[in-house]
Amino acid sequence: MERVVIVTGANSGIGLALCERLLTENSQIRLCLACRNMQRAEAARSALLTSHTGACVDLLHLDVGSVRSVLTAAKEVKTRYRKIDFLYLNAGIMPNPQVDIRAFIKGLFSRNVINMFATAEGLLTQQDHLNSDGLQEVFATNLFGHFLMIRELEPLLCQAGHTSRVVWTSSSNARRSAFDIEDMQHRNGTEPYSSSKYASDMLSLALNRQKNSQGLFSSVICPGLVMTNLTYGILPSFFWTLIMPIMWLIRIFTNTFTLTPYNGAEALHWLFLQAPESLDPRAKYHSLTSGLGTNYTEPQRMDIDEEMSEALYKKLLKLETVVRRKLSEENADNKAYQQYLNETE
Ligand SMILES: NC(=O)C1=CN([C@@H]2O[C@H](COP(=O)(O)OP(=O)(O)OC[C@H]3O[C@@H](n4cnc5c(N)ncnc54)[C@H](OP(=O)(O)O)[C@@H]3O)[C@@H](O)[C@H]2O)C=CC1
Ligand SMILES: CC(C)=CCC[C@@H](C)[C@H]1CC[C@H]2C3=C(CC[C@]12C)[C@@]1(C)CCC(=O)C[C@@H]1CC3
Repeated sequence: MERVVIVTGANSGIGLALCERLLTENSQIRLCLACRNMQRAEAARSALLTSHTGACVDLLHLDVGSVRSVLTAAKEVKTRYRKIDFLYLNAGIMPNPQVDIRAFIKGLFSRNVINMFATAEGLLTQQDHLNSDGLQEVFATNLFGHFLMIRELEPLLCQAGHTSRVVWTSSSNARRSAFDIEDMQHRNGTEPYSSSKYASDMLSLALNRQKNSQGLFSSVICPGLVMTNLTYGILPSFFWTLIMPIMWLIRIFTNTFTLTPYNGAEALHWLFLQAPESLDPRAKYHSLTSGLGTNYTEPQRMDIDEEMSEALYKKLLKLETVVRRKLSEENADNKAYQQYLNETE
């Protein structure tokens, strides 16, 4: 039977590589590329269809950082499909990244050097801002928009006699110390990316606790360090090309330098092949590439506590209520205004 697979942020990088791999290695898939830029989405679809003639590839407009767009997209999904087998929550941003060069040089001569290359701990900060919904943009894109999408699609994801999967593209940069439950949007810090990824790890655990009994299973992956638009925003692409031989060398010591989107998508594809009951809800599944270039997936236990993950889930539900109320007030205002215009004409 045909499996419905939705991938957010599917027009480039790891998301596009996952689509390519899914179509190459599995038949009977209906792929839906959920993207904010339809021109780029169309280009990705054409590229996929060139190498997989006859494949079923749909497009869906989704700006996961916008509440209105998420609700409209979810409505569209509900009219198109009767069930969802896989929802890959892959879209993500890291705006205005800054590398702390001093910390990098210091780290090079410390015992922590391998961990620094694997997780970027202490190296990266970002500048975030409020979006038009009044939410912090990184939180809204990397976490809340995806949460809202799951909530809206629950009728398709939680069906009797059917298992559905959601898979979060998290990061080795997810760190407990960057997250504060009293400031879940990370309004006051300089590591919104790390905070949002840690929040996705916790949310995945909470989703498993809340929804496994209804047939919904959630997993978290880390793609490793991959050369994509996201990393080209940290350092320019010519610089990455220049240091590529050093990166291959580093790969001998840390298998987290997956480097290509194909390698980075390893754990995402591996999860597609696993039975959900065999997976550990507290594990992050890492895409890894050995010094000789072999890809494999390995689980690592996440540093999360149940209580905080439950508190986060509750806070997200509360925020959802607030956001929905605000939206319906705006809609009512627009309607009243429209009526006023019609009457005065
Ligand atoms: N590259 C790396 O080393 C690592 C990446 N990751 C994670 O992997 C995921 C994929 O990133 P990667 O492939 O590297 O980078 P890319 O920038 O290539 O891909 C990100 C994708 O997300 C999309 N996107 C961003 N914002 C939105 C939005 N508001 N609505 C819909 N789509 C959106 C982008 O679309 P558009 O083209 O329109 O910008 C793009 O398709 C991210 O979640 C990232 O955090 C995790 C660890 C390491
Ligand atoms: C010689 C060399 C490789 C220099 C690059 C130094 C840093 C710019 C990188 C070292 C570790 C990298 C890293 C990321 C970005 C680039 C580094 C900081 C990520 C934060 C990218 C996005 C993620 O989600 C996780 C990555 C961890 C490692």
